[in-house]
Amino acid sequence: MESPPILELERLTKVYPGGLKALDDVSLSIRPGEIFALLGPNGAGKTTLIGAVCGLVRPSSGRMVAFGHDLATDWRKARARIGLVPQELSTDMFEPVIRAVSYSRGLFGLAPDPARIEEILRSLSLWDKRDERIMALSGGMKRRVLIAKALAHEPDLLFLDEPTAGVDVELRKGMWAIIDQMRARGVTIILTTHYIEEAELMADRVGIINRGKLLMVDEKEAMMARLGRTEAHIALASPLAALPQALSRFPVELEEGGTSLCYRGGDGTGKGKAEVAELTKALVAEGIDFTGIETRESSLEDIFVSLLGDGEVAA
Ligand SMILES: Nc1ncnc2c1ncn2[C@@H]1O[C@H](COP(=O)(O)OP(=O)(O)OP(=O)(O)O)[C@@H](O)[C@H]1O
Repeated sequence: MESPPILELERLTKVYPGGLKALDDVSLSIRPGEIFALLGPNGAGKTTLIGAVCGLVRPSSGRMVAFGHDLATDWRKARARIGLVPQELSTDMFEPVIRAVSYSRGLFGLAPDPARIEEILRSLSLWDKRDERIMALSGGMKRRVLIAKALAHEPDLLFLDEPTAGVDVELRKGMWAIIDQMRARGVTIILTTHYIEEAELMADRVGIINRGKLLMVDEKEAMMARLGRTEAHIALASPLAALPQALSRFPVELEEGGTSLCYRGGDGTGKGKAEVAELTKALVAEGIDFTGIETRESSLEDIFVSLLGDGEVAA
């Protein structure tokens, strides 16, 4: 049997004063241990959703249940198990790293545990910086401090609000490794991102949000198979003047002056690769020689762009 969800949102709506609907009837169940990526352009409502669960934004309507506790009436027990890594550090700038991180643990009523704090700081390569004031750290190190603070109270559910926005490639990879470590510890993670690559790499499931509406939620692989397509370019040894009859059952076209056979198919079936294999057999049977095949599965990015329409996607 499937374990009960860790977090359940039912028809969550948030209308800001002024009338902007930042969340529009959002329902979502988060499973224990998963990494869920909430993908959406600027202003989609991602931060508002996190804020609602973390008690920073008051929903206009709807219900939120975390760890079996209704957050409207019984938030204290649930919130102690929820961590948040916000986009930016707002306090503690004058504090030394180790004090800020230890303080976060205390905020949640946990007994001091210097060994655990040391472990967290070491795992984030912050141990050598432990006595430095946060304001003196680089942007990337400040982000690590945010993560250390969130980990210090050992949350079971962790929100990461755009963990790698504006950080360099190196640090982004470091963040991904840290997220992997947290997953291995059994922490359930909800991350928001503009970076499709990040969702593609990290997430088990992906939710696509735009203008406050959750447009789609699915297993990442299933989403890619269901909405994806395969494209294959087969380089021919000698150019063809026309498409042979035997290939007419395949979705193929001749391109580049007859030197390249292009397959575009498998839409929504996930069977494109198998069909490309069939196509190569048909080429061999027809005595058509080829020198190379390049295939490409459409990515989450293609899906995202086609769902949202051009011009609305933040890179
Ligand atoms: N306190 C507020 N008062 C009024 N409108 C707000 C408030 N906070 C956010 N909004 C609006 O609600 C919408 C959703 O914002 P939100 O920050 O949740 O989006 P986001 O998906 O997190 O965007 P980003 O990727 O830019 O962080 C935006 O149009 C934003 O301008």
